[in-house]
Amino acid sequence: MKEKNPWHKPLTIIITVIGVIAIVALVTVAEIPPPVSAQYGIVLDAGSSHTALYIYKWPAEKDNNTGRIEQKHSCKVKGKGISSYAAVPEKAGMSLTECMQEAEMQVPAWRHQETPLYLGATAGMRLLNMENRVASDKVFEAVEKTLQRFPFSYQGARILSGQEEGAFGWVTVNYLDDRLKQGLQTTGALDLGGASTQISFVPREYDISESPSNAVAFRLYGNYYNLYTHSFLCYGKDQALRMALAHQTQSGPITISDPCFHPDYSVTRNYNTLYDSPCVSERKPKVAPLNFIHTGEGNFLQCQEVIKSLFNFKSCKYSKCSFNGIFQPPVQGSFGAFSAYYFVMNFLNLTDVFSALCIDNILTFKLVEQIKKLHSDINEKYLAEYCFSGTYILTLLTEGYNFNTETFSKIKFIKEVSSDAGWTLGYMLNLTNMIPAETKDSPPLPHAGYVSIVTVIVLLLFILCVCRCVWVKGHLTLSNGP
Ligand SMILES: O=P(O)(O)OP(=O)(O)OP(=O)(O)OC[C@H]1O[C@@H](n2cnc3c(O)ncnc32)[C@H](O)[C@@H]1O
Ligand SMILES: [Ca+2]
Repeated sequence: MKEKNPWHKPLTIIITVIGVIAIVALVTVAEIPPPVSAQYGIVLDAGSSHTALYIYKWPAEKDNNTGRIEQKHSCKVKGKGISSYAAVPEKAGMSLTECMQEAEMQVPAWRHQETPLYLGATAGMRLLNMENRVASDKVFEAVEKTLQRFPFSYQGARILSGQEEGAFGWVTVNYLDDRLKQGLQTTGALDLGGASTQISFVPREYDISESPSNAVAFRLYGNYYNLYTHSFLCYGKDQALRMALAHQTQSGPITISDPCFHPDYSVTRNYNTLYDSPCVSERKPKVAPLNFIHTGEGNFLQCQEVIKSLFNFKSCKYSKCSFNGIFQPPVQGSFGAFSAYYFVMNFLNLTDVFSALCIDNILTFKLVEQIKKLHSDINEKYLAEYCFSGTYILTLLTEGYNFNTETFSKIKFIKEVSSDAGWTLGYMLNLTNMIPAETKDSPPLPHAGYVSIVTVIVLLLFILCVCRCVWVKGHLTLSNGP
């Protein structure tokens, strides 16, 4: 008699049910995006006037080529830039603590150890390093000590060269605009800091051999870029003001009447403090009182004359120069102008239109007291200096870099393009090799493709199980046969 296998029916049912559940589950999962865990990077921008911390975030699973980086958080360090602590270096380190603690909270704890942390210092530390190497080293020691106390992957603190600062600012602006990956025409970058200013763009025709020190070659996403970049040390907004004041105090007067300041402006300034910078120290008057009174006059054209005297337009050994004998090809294409370019032009409402008449009207140098009442929320020092800064920016752009009415209209004054404009993002992209030189030919297997392959495998296994059951049944029938 044929013996019935008691396990046969339930087993088939169980395998069928599991198979169906597996297929349904996999098809459902295909609709839900996979869980994406994030990766983080931290960059501290130790500028001449202040330090800022930026936290960047990008999807960890995605390929470098496709993962988009966003600015997750920024923190403005209280107080001045690290170079201002030359006499008390330990305070430079301490000043960073609060923002670093904020970073600890912002980055998930389980990601701390693999989060790279960089500090880049710019023109303030460049000047301190020139003036007093020992003091500059001590500031870095103090800063390192603080940064190493935090659980991140500390990658070092260093001074960026002017060329790096300009080039990374250009990378940031073009990365944020998505111009690099798409191989679009690039945008130039104009950065006006407190102690230096940078201009970077891809010229129409560029003979690099004319001035190799101004050339930076990039290969990004399969495209070649020959970038022109230059950083003018001492031509940031604060050092330019120092130079303008030095120009007007050569004879060591007790009072100066400054055309770049409002008619009712009056501040006592100290000669030693004014000349305490390598940008002006050589010009310190031999005989001068301790202080001088800085008063205003409010005259746009005369102010422009004072500012023009800060540039040397005479000597140029190249085919074309901007100023101070520095090679510069003609400006070309659109530009993004950020940092103080934005702060000042935004305040003066000059971000959209440009005409000499307009500038003259806006910078009619009202009484500073009236302006303070109108803008009680804005730092008084900034308010008093906007007229100087506005005139300086327009002179630098038109006389210095040779922007004309047509090319000037292609300058966009920007604070941010999804993330803040500045060199920090470009710096991190470079150090983490986030922008590949080549575009990837074959994209990674998409999630849906992965699910389909697994589904096919599960189906095959299921069919195999069924076949095996049929075979077992046949075998049993045969062995129990007559
Ligand atoms: O690049 P370096 O030269 O090292 O300097 P920095 O990085 O410290 O310079 P910033 O771009 O932060 O600022 C540029 C200048 O703009 C000033 N500034 C900042 N906020 C401002 C505002 O709202 N209005 C006017 N000026 C401002 C600041 O004091 C500097 O003099
Ligand atoms: Ca800066």
